[in-house]
Amino acid sequence: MSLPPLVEPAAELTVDEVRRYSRHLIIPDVGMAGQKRLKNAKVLCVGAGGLGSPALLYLAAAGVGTLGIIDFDVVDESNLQRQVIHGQSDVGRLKAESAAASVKEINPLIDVVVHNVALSTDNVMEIFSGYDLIVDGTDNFATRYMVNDAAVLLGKPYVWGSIYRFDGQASVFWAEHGPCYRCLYPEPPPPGMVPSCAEGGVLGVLCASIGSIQVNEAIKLLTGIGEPLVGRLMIYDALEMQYRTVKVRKDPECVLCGKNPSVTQLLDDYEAFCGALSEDAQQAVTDSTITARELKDMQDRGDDIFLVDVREQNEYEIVSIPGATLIPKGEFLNGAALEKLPQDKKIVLHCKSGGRSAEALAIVKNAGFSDAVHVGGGVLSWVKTIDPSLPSY
Ligand SMILES: Nc1ncnc2c1ncn2[C@@H]1O[C@H](COP(=O)(O)OP(=O)(O)OP(=O)(O)O)[C@@H](O)[C@H]1O
Ligand SMILES: [Zn+2]
Repeated sequence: MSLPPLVEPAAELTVDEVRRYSRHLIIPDVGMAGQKRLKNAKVLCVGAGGLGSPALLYLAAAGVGTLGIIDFDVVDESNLQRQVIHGQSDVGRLKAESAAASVKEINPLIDVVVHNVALSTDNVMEIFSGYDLIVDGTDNFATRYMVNDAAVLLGKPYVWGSIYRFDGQASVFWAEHGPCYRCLYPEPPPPGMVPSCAEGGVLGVLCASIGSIQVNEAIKLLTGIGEPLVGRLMIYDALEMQYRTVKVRKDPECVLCGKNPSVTQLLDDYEAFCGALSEDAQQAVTDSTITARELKDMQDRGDDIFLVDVREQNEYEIVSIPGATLIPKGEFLNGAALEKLPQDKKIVLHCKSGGRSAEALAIVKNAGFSDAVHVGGGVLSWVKTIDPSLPSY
């Protein structure tokens, strides 16, 4: 199914533009008309991280006339293994600004719009309304459902990608011509069931494989060439080196884009929709959070504690807190961990930075270990405040 071009062509290309884009211009399918459409196009990339890095670099190089970049985060050293739009000297800098600088260096002929904010229900409709197409490079379900809902409500195509370890997926969701993200994934996964790249890792170059597919689809949609990935899910296995696509049908019962939609505006709270802890549960976790210093004091006093590291074996091997027993979070989710916990000791949980241990803590408390606590900031906080000679990751 080919689709008409998403944007009208710009009136003309300048002499500089003709020189710069000549290798596009001589492809018959792109040509002058296609390049003028790219010039007139406004594309927003959500997230300047793993997928956003290659996506932004190639969208800019291709001559997309207005490129929006939205990210609230700052560049961390552990980002540089894959977020190639940022360099060593950008560590600590706002990602959107760092990305904008790289993009302008690659192509000074385009307009770059920097949004140094978190995309939220307060701003998503207004921000999206200024763009023709959304490329999603984010890493969390709450943002994806929000991006999808806003894109459907505004009738804009949503170019989605997802990566984990050696596996990638991509698709184009566009309710007017095919399924939306909710047709494919009607419900978010239970909290904690799908590990993030921060938990499970990701091969850096996988970002380029999937991010460049997203750009490829964006260019096809903007210029109206080829078969867009609408109604198809592309699945990439980097270890087996296999690409395959499977059909995704529009769900007539979809709550958002189906025949009788029940979702007709943005949800109030996408975090809650994706199963973030309720306020009560969050308070319980906050009340049971200790610092790395408090843990060290407990150990020095010889308190009767059982320290559990809920990360994965390979993370444990990178750096660990002395005295910790490894029981990965998955074992808390499936219940196996509970048999390994002593009844007569105070349970202290930790992970990398406090997210996974908070999830495990809720399970442990529910199972009756009412005085269990977890270490806020996890092993990273231990490294920072107790033993800076240890590595961070
Ligand atoms: N709601 C949002 N608004 C703006 N930017 C977002 C939003 N949600 C996620 N992002 C950004 O999307 C990017 C996702 O990239 P990626 O998963 O590679 O990165 P990361 O969060 O830097 O990595 P890690 O979690 O491994 O430390 C991040 O830069 C993140 O700040
Ligand atoms: Zn749908």
